[in-house]
Amino acid sequence: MIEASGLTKTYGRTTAVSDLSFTVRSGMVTGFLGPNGSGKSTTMRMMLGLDNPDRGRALIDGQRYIDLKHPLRKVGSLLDANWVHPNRTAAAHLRWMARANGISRRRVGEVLETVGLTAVAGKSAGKFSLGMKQRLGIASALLGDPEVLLFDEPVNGLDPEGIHWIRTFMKGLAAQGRTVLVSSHLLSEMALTADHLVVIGRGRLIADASTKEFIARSTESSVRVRSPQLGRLTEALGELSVPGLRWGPDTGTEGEALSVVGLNADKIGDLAADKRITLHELSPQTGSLEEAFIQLTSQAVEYNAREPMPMSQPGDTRWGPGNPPSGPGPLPAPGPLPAAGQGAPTQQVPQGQPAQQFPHGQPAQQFPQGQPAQQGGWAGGPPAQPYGAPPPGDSSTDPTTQER
Ligand SMILES: Nc1ncnc2c1ncn2[C@@H]1O[C@H](COP(=O)(O)OP(=O)(O)OP(=O)(O)O)[C@@H](O)[C@H]1O
Repeated sequence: MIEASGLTKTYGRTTAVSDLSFTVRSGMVTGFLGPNGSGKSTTMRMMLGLDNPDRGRALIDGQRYIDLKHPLRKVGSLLDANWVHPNRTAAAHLRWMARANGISRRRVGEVLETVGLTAVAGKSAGKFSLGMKQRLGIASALLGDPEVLLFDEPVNGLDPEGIHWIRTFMKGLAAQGRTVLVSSHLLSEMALTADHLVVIGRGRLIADASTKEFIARSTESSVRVRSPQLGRLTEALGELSVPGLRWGPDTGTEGEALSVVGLNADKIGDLAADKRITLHELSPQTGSLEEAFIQLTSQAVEYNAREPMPMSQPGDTRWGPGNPPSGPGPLPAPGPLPAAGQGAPTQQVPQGQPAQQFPHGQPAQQFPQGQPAQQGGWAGGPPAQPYGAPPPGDSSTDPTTQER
């Protein structure tokens, strides 16, 4: 379990993390989400003792990282897959880490096997693709067979197969009872991977909830209805006096369909049966994590642009009568549905970004190679100093020493 309480970190005039408290539980994957620059990496670095909080603390099973006797056996991390010496082979890199942390050499073969790198164990990591480097970083994180795992953007830049592999892998780790915290910009991916979400914006906590709850709480569910008699259906809907009932064209469907909010599928079906209206589809729709995320973090996105105004306006009579400008009326489209009682959404989205992916303005490598180890952190966990390194002069602790 990881417990962050009141974590605060400023860099000069920038408050990267502000009074942040949350708990990461074992046995599940917790997604760590936030717009660019919201403080995810800073938080993870503080958890790993790579940055000191100005205030507050992060405890791993009740202890600060720097107080852990065998940190790599308790916590494994992947902060940047590129933190591996390019001239070292995968096996040599892992052997070096194992030795520096008092872990048996036998474990190197095991973790290489686990991540599927046995066949390329003797190849220089510098020749690895990004996906292979991510696997090597994960192997490093697993070296000490830790209960707690932290992954910062592990799927960034991976192809669909690599993404699928990491998703399955993380779920597997959580199923073994481990604590898994993973940050990502790929919201659709997080919706599939994470059981629980911690969402931050401008360094502050925005949400700490199960993924299901987060989506349900932040988006509105609707019902998609297809019918050859939509005009009659909207007339029938217009005759109801149900608070919050709204409808409009369903833009996500080919052909004519209606999106209804404020009346569940059963009731719509009953209404249609009552009026002898034929239905071809009646399907409840829930919001996406992306919608929920935008809804909640729009104020916290530093770089954003307004979306074009919604197309559909009150008074839209595309579906015939039953759509008066006031009272029950059409839904705005496209885009997330507004909260009940609100008008058209003026939600903000980051400029020029693909829908499901938030911008990753931060350079891939936040700490240039060559930075002192205790400030940067190598892939998979801290290097020799100050985490129980072998005696000085031992060439196996020197990352620049090539070993094949
Ligand atoms: N070493 C540092 N020196 C100065 N400012 C920093 C440093 N590290 C982070 N920051 C600033 O702190 C804020 C939070 O950065 P951080 O990298 O933690 O955010 P993030 O959520 O991980 O962002 P991204 O998703 O883009 O990686 C940003 O404004 C960033 O510029």
